Amino acid sequence: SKTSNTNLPPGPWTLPFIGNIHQIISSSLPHHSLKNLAQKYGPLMFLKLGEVPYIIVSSPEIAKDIMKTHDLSFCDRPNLMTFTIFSYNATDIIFSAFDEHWRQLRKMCVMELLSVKRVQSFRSIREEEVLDLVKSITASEGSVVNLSHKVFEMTFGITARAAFGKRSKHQEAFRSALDEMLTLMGGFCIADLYPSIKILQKMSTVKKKYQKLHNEIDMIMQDIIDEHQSIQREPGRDEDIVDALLKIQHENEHSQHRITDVTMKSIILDIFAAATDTSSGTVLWGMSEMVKNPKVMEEAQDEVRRVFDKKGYVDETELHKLTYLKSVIKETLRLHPMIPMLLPRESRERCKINGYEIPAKTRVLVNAWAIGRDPKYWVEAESFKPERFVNNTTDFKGTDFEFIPFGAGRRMCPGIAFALPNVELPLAQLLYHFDWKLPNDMKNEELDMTESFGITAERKDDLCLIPIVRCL
Ligand code: HEM
Repeated sequence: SKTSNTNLPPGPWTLPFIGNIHQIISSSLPHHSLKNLAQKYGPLMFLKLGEVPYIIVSSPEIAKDIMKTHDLSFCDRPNLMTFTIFSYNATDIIFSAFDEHWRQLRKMCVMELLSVKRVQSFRSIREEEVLDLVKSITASEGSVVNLSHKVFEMTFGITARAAFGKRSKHQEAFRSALDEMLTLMGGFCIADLYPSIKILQKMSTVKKKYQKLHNEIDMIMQDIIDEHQSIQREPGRDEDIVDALLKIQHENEHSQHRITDVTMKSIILDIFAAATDTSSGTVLWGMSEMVKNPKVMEEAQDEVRRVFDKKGYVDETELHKLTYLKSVIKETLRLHPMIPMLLPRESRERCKINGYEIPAKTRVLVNAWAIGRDPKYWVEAESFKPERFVNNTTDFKGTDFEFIPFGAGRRMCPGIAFALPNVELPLAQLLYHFDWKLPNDMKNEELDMTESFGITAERKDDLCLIPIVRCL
């Protein structure tokens, strides 16, 4: 059937009951299928997934319309079952509706928890954790190393120490519960596509499973908060994120926007969910692309070694001199934006975009992955060419809509300052200390670059490489 409102954006015919679900999860990943559909129906496309209306945005111009010109009309998040359970009923930042509560939390995040000053205070944590990574790879010199496992462990270690101050006794349990949570959040939940069928939400056994997992995560975080409250911080130890949250809680005890323990836990969980897979995934895609493109690897290694050879080791003081590596990271984020369709938004009111009518409560997906590969904007769009960013001001700060790996507008990622050193420092170290070979005499061009299915587009297969330690 075709819907009766004829002024909706164009889109494929919908089937009864399922709408267009079959077209986006048929043979390839949703962001790939949607890119192909957009080539036929245009950069603003209307679909129905189950009974829910969606618009899919696939060009910089329409992305700008949605996330800049009409940002206020599109800055809500939809109320999705999985997300709601894990976000303490959407009282966090990521999944909260656009309201005063979100505004207060976002301000606290930007000004306090993820500020440049705070990120700098975690420098020694990053340097230690990345050094541990280097040591553990060195110990496996000449044999195959599962870099995916090691890099994830490192990123998780940095986040856990920044959030909790030290390695917690719950670290392993927390890590595996979080892993499971992220996997569950990446799937399609049938109840979210048929919101009118209330019984789907009530009787769902999946819901019970989600709640059980959430309770486990909740208990661990509560224990960590209680421990912070009962033990005084040793003098000289930098404030971690739980300390900072407790301080804000104390200072705002009588304010209308009091921070409860639930709010604290929702923010901590957001930071873990948003920071770990995204940063480690970017490091791994960067390494994969460099292995596939040995000339790029060589140039990046030359630069890191030139800058740090005098010192004999890599630290954060001179990372700003690695201009080519910064271009490598940008190019990685262009081809592999870790959240390929950003996070879903929802229209708060009826709105006109590009002459088409968008009803209130329409869900919005911005295909940042397709936009980053649009040949109209990028020469040799499918090739990995960091040079395109050398002496070029195009950036991911949310103003160049052809390059939006962190989104744009009011809901743009507030964690860029936290993320960048977690990507730059490990890459610099991996390039400085090691040369890299593929196992089983595999040729560089044979490295499989297939992505996994989920909110984040990680490598489907783990990245396994052989490190050769560089003699200094
Ligand atoms: C390479 C690393 C990262 C990438 C690619 C990334 C990307 C994104 C994207 C695409 C969004 C959605 C933007 C939108 O809807 O327009 C987002 C939101 C968010 N990110 Fe990140 N992110 C990264 C790292 C981080 C880190 C390290 C943190 C925190 C420590 C963080 C915290 C958040 C939060 C709290 C939101 C929700 C913002 C809101 O809804 O108001 N992110 N991120």
